[in-house]
Amino acid sequence: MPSLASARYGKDNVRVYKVHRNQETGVQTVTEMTVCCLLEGAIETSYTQADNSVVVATDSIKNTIYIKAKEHPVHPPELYASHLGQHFLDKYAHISAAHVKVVVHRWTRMEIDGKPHPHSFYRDGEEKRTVEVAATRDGISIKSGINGLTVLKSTGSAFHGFVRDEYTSLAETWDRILSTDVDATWAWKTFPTIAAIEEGVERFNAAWESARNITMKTFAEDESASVQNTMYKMCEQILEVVPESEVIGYSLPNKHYFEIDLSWHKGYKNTGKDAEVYAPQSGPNGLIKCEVSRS
Ligand SMILES: O=c1[nH]c(=O)c2[nH]c(=O)[nH]c2[nH]1
Repeated sequence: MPSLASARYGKDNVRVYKVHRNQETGVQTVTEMTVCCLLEGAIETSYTQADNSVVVATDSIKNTIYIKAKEHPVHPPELYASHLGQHFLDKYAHISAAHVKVVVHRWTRMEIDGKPHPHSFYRDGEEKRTVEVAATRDGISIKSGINGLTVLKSTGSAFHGFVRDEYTSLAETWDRILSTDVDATWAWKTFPTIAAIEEGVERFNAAWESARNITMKTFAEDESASVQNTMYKMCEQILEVVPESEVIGYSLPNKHYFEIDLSWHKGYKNTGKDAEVYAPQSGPNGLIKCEVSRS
């Protein structure tokens, strides 16, 4: 006899833009985000018995995403996502969890003639600020993150001492290019209520800035022995400077740049210490992941 093992539903890819107009200064501030909101609860009969009386339509969920963006600040995204998730618990007794994911797209203020422009912005990269909220009747859990921050260092990275056997063709290296697309997350201790999130809400921006700075400074300055070791050093530091974080996670592709032997052409030296022209690889790539928590 089959039974519904798990179920959630809602609206995905809801694009939202909000502007704040400072009437005194004339300065406008914009936020653009993509939202996913999925509900869980006593909704089994909608799947098993065609009972739509338990279904809050995904169209209504989409409307709620817009309405909550009107009613509440959308920045920091942790606060907006929590208000949105909590709404479904407060409004519908049969809903037990709301899973909200917010991806914030970059609109960086233009500097024109050395001055910040009051209402013009540009996309300075595909890096995203991300938030995943699970609002339940036991509290609100939040995982914040950075995604798609592409970085490269042209030296200061080695990889040697790894397993060598009949499957190994990779040469050891003491100097290589290191490049990755940073996917970093930091999970907060569970917040009991929205009030606990609102109290000291600046913690979220401070943590994002710290995580971003630590990621880039460690990437740049570490004499990297491996992706594994460098990412662990990032995790350690974020745990230290964000006291309310519980688990730090990284998922880093190792985007390979291969040397090209050009000796066949006029005897050009282009390998080892003479390497200048490389072939960036689209794939396959290494993929290195870890999560680090407090012991
Ligand atoms: O930093 C690295 N870690 C690995 O596990 C690995 N494996 C590999 O082929 N190159 C690398 N580089």
